[in-house]
This record gives sequence, structure tokens and C-alpha cells, in this order.
Amino acid sequence: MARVKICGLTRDADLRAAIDAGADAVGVISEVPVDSPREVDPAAAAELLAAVPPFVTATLVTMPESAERAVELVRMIGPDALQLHGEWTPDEIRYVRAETERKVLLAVDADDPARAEELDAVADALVLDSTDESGAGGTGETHDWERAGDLASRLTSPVVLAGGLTADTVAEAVRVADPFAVDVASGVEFTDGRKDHNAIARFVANAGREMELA
Ligand SMILES: O=C(O)c1ccccc1NCC(=O)[C@H](O)[C@H](O)COP(=O)(O)O
Repeated sequence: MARVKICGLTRDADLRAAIDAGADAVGVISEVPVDSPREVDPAAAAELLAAVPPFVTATLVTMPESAERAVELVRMIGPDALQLHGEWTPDEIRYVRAETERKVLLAVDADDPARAEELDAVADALVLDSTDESGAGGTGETHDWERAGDLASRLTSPVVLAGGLTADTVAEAVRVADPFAVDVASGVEFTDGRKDHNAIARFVANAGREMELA
């Protein structure tokens, strides 16, 4: 079984669908330097995440211009956890963790194991994603799950497998890579960023939530 994060939520109804489906975490994207149909402004992010109930991790996904801005965003938006994309030094991560007192998930490109190893000691979790050249996610592209699984077994941080997963592929991805959690954005949505509620429910179920005990 892998825990599930449904990412890139922009509407209350989509957030509710993710929670009703049994997602362990939800992600709202704000302040990213790429054109994303999933980005919302900080005020909308705060409003969406305020509606997340206990026992579901409200996650802010962002690529701010500085560590100081990351701290400001956490103070404005009030997430339970922060997912950072882009280039960060270990010192900047330590600073953000100390100032915000939040768990920090770091997104790294799955094809850059050295970077994952460098950040392993300062991250609360590593998101092995298929990123673009700026480090942004939401690309809808997959990577090699077997290599991701090998890397995960060398890391001490929990690994979140992301990148191009869908309801039809997530069970196989979990079987091969055995991650702590899986994360999806574009694989459960229509082209304009609205989520497909049926796809969300299937994604959560297929990630193992409803696996029967032996
Ligand atoms: O989704 C975006 O548009 C995005 C933009 C900039 C930084 C991060 C972004 N998404 C991060 C996520 O957490 C996604 O869930 C993850 O990258 C997987 O995306 P996908 O391949 O679309 O499932």
C-alpha cells in the first residue's frame, strides 16, 4: 500500500472529491514560475487548504524566488506541509524548516539520483518526479520506476513517487517502486485543470487503499 497525494487542486469540489476518495494528502500549487493550469493565488490557496479536515495533510506546492518568500507563503497560506520544487541548498531547506516548523518535501528529478542523495539528510520526504528544466512538476511524464525503487532503497527519507501516474498505471508503479506515497496531478484531470472525480477515486483505490488483507 502507498499513501496518496492528489495535487494541483483549484476548486472546492475537486478538493472534496479527493478527500471523499480517501486521499492522505492534497496539494495546492501557488507561486510557480511556469504557466500551469493548476496555479492559484495565495489567497485562494489559503481558502482551499483551510477546508482540509484533520488527518489529511494540506500541502502547499511552490517554487518561490527565495527561502524567505517560502516562509512568508507558509505564514499566509497555513499549510500542514510544504513541497518545494526548484534549486535549493541544504542550508536554505534547513532555514525554511526551522522558520516554518513544517515538514518539507523536496521535489527532485528522478533522473538525478546525486541530487536526491545530496538532499536526503535535510528533507522530510523526497518527491521523485519528472521535472522540466526549471524543476517544475506536473509534466505528465513518467520515469523508470525500477530505478526509482533502487534509489528509494538507498535513501533514508520517505519517497513520494510522482510523474505521469494515472489510475491505470499506479498499481504497477507501486508494485515496482514500492514508494512511501504516490502523487498525481495531470493524470486525474481534464485539460483545463479541473479534476476528474471518477479518475481520482480509481487512482486512490488502485494505489492500494482498498487492498484486502490476507
Ligand atoms: O503541476 C504543476 O503545474 C506544477 C508546477 C510547478 C511545480 C510543481 C507542479 N506540480 C507538482 C506536483 O506535485 C505534481 O503532482 C507532480 O509533479 C506530478 O505531476 P503529474 O506528472 O502531472 O502527475
